[in-house]
Amino acid sequence: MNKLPPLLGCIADDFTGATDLANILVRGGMRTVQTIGVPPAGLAASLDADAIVIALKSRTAPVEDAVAQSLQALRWLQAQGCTQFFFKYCSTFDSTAAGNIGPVAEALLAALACDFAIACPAFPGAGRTVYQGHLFVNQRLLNESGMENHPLTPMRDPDLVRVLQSQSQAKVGLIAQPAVAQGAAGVRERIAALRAGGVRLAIADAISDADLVTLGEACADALLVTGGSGVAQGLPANFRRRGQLRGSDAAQLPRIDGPAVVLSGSASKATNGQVAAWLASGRPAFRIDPLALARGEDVVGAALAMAAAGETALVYATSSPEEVRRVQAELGVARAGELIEQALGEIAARLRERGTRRFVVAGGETSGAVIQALQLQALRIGRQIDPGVPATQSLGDGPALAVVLKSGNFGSEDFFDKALQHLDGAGA
Ligand SMILES: Nc1ncnc2c1ncn2[C@@H]1O[C@H](COP(=O)(O)OP(=O)(O)O)[C@@H](O)[C@H]1O
Ligand SMILES: O=C(O)[C@@H](O)C(=O)COP(=O)(O)O
Repeated sequence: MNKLPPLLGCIADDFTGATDLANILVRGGMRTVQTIGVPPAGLAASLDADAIVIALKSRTAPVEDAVAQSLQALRWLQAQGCTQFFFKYCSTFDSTAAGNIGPVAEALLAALACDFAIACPAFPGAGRTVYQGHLFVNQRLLNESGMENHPLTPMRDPDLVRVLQSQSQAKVGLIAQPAVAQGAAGVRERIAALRAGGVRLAIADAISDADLVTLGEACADALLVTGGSGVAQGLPANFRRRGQLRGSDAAQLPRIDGPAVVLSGSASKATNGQVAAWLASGRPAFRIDPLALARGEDVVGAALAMAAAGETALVYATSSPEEVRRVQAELGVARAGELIEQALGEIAARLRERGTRRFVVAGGETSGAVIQALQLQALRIGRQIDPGVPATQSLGDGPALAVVLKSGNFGSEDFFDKALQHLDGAGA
């Protein structure tokens, strides 16, 4: 079959968030490729997909950088022929006080000569719902969910209309639940009224997947949609209704054989549980000691000796919050993170040289560091392993790798084993 231009062009503000979005699109039947930054010219021709997700690292970048990166991504996606665009941010609306959600959304609207976009981070499957413009994480308001203590993007106001307005020049409004409950026509009517009143961005309520599907349907003709991965659930059906999807199994990936490794640099609660489960099973594991790294000891060499020994090993820096605080107090937050990320990246690159072909990685920043160390340019997205986490396969130069990128708080307790078994399965 001849290669057709992609339909949906997505810009994600971090790596694991991009994978989460891509997973939703694949589940909706869109063949999806995630690129690591804006792809180099040579790669574009080989990307055959219904949706392309460009993974940026712009969530906490200075506003001007985030806007410039996002506009560059938009121009590239436009050049590929995409007809609709999606700006993906976190389901907990993670943003610095100055931005970047408002400024990037406004810059994309301006570049598309478009005057309106919805903003909906809801992802009920992961416990994130929006009601009367207020974001809940499980049963708690955003500002009482733990997100108020996030080291980089503390979220201290659950009223997203107010949060987005504080970051935006444009007028921000609300598409509240009663309009969403009336279906796509009700939402479109509300959007028309908001536009007539000069509103350019509107937080949309959604407390169920059905609400997200309604919003997706209402946005069938919108040039720009913004939100978490959840709201993308409603988009593939629009392309299917128009007969634009080719119907083959979007999640099909060839199986990749070869040694595997699990690398964990996430210190989130879910990852701590997953590491504990692996250790309890008595499987090989090597703990990265950040203080030993800071002393210049050959931690990487010792980790490689274990990870390349045969049986699949876990290499982890994951620790309890108290231990992380102790290390950060000694080394500083940034230096501790950099030392660990650099070590895990180097371990990944050296293991690949020794034949490792399957990588399971835990942590958003950690995934960024590992993908960059492996110099991967793009990933084709396969089947979901757990909500928000699909199997992927590297595209581009060098031997293909099977890669799983897990956001810190995603995945069941036995996730590492589950991911490895998934990669073992035929057509993972
Ligand atoms: N034991 C530790 N001490 C200090 N920092 C740590 C430790 N373990 C992990 N980190 C750092 O914490 C950060 C975790 O971020 P990330 O990889 O994005 O995970 P998550 O997705 O859970 O937020 C990384 O920069 C990592 O290097
Ligand atoms: O929307 C979400 O929750 C995720 O896709 C996401 O962006 C998570 O970010 P990290 O926790 O930094 O991986």
